[in-house]
This record gives sequence, C-alpha cells and structure tokens, in this order.
Amino acid sequence: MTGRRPPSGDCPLKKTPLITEISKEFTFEAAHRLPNVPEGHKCSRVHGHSYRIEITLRGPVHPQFGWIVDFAELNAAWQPLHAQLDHRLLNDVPGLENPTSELLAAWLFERVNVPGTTVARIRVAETCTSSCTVYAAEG
Ligand SMILES: Nc1nc2c(c(=O)[nH]1)N=C([C@H](O)[C@H](O)COP(=O)(O)OP(=O)(O)OP(=O)(O)O)CN2
Ligand SMILES: [Zn+2]
Repeated sequence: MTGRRPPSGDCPLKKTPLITEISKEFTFEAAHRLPNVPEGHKCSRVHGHSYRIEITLRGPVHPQFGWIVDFAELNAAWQPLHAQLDHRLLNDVPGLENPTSELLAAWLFERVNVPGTTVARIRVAETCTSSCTVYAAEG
C-alpha cells in the first residue's frame, strides 16, 4: 500500500465502463418426451417438469429512471411465451419437437423481445440439479 489517494473529486469508479444486466426468473409446468434418445432411455417416456427459466437482459441504464427497463416489461414479454408452454406437451409446440433443455433455451432466446435491450442469456432448469444456459455468440 502506497497510501496514495486519487485527487479529491476524481472517483475512479465513475470512469469504469460498466456492463449492466437484469434478470428475472419465471416458471411453468409442462410435459415432454425426448424422441431421439437411445432405446430404453427414461426420457423417451412422457414425463413432467416444473421448469424454471431465468432471462437476463443487457442494455444501457436510463439516465433518469436508473434502470435498463422496468422488470414489468420483461414480465410482459414473458407472458405470451408462458401461454405457449404452460401445461402443454412441449413436443406439440412448433419448434420444440425435440424439447431438450438446450433446444428450449434456444427457442426462448429467439423469441424474447424487450425493446431497448438485448438478451444476454437464458437459463432453463428442468430439475433442481439440471440446467442449461445459452448466450449470444460473440461476433
Ligand atoms: N443435456 C441434456 N441431458 C438431458 C436432458 C436435456 O434436456 N439435456 N433432459 C433429460 C430429461 O428431460 C430428464 O427429465 C432430466 O434429466 P435428469 O437430470 O437426468 O433428471 P433426474 O431428475 O432423473 O436426475 P437424477 O439426478 O438422475 O435424479 C435427460 N438428460
Ligand atoms: Zn425431462
């Protein structure tokens, strides 16, 4: 420690460019079966999960409101997706014929739309111990 302090009024933190994200967790109940698993795999049978979905958005922090967007906007964007998934057999949902966590996360990634933000990542948890996270690839 040199004990050197920045000059008064020169807060180094204020000069650090920040990346800010907000996240919200959602749930739905659904059944599925995995049609492409090896014969005899337990997931070839229809079974159900209490899915937990975490959606993370990235964007600029509004200078007046101090937020990226109101969490309520993310909640509103989720509602039509919830309507398509909740209490469904996911295999019947167009685009989810093989409803693995990976493909469900990608399906959601293509559909979440909150103006003024980009989707940073989506996490799909089928069980307490199993989850998948997708991110936008760089470039
Ligand atoms: N990479 C993936 N592997 C599996 C998926 C998947 O989507 N991606 N899905 C399943 C099944 O849907 C299964 O219901 C969930 O998997 P699993 O963690 O094996 O579930 P269990 O509760 O039975 O786990 P245990 O820890 O063994 O009790 C399978 N694999
Ligand atoms: Zn399953």
